[in-house]
Amino acid sequence: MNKQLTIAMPKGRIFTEAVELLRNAGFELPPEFDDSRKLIIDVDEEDFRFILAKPMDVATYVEHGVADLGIAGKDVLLEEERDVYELLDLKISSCYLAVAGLPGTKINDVAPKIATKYPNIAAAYFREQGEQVEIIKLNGSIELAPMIGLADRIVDIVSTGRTLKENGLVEYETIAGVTSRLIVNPVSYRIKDERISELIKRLNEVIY
Ligand SMILES: Nc1ncnc2c1ncn2[C@@H]1O[C@H](COP(=O)(O)OP(=O)(O)OP(=O)(O)O)[C@@H](O)[C@H]1O
Ligand SMILES: O=P(O)(O)OC[C@H]1O[C@H](OP(=O)(O)OP(=O)(O)O)[C@H](O)[C@@H]1O
Repeated sequence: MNKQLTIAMPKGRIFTEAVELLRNAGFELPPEFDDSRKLIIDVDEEDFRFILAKPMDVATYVEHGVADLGIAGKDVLLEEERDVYELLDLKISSCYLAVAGLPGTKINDVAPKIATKYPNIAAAYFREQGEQVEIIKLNGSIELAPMIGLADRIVDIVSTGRTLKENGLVEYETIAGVTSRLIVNPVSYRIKDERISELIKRLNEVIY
């Protein structure tokens, strides 16, 4: 039986930290990981195949079983609710989800508008607060929305707080902390359990 492990890696922000973590855990990842446009990288010595995906898509590859494992931000997992198991908090790429807006403004009483890249998280959050809102889905530069009158509030990631500050916005509420997680396809978890347990063990030794 083929016991190669396919791991979906998020391109972008998380990638460098994830590669560093795997190397710290003793996995020999070649220089291609530092500078390449390849989307599939095989590491034969470790019997790993890495696929490089958009962060929002990682859990999709894992749910469909074309990747056994993946590394995904908790924000993506909350938003997408894919049928995958979360195995480990890797404690990398730490940030949080928050509600923000222009300072000193009250949220509109009637169907306030919330701009976000995370429509499901935002809808669930305001539902729990008992507030009826209109969600406006954007794909980036979310902070623009309250500045130009598209929305009353935004739901977005905050890391250093610099983007909010430089655009004159303030944070109103924190929704959830976010770090990257190791996720697994439920079937892979059963049939490749030995290799996956070994990976978890080695990662656990270098997570802090
Ligand atoms: N300051 C931050 N802004 C956004 N995401 C962050 C930040 N810090 C850590 N993260 C984590 O990184 C992930 C996003 O990574 P990245 O910004 O590379 O992708 P993306 O914004 O989804 O991609 P793109 O902008 O190309 O659509 C998030 O899912 C989150 O878990
Ligand atoms: O608190 P900070 O350290 O400033 O980080 C938060 C910002 O970073 C992200 O945007 P990104 O850079 O991914 O650009 P985007 O607007 O295109 O999503 C996020 O959406 C915030 O705008």
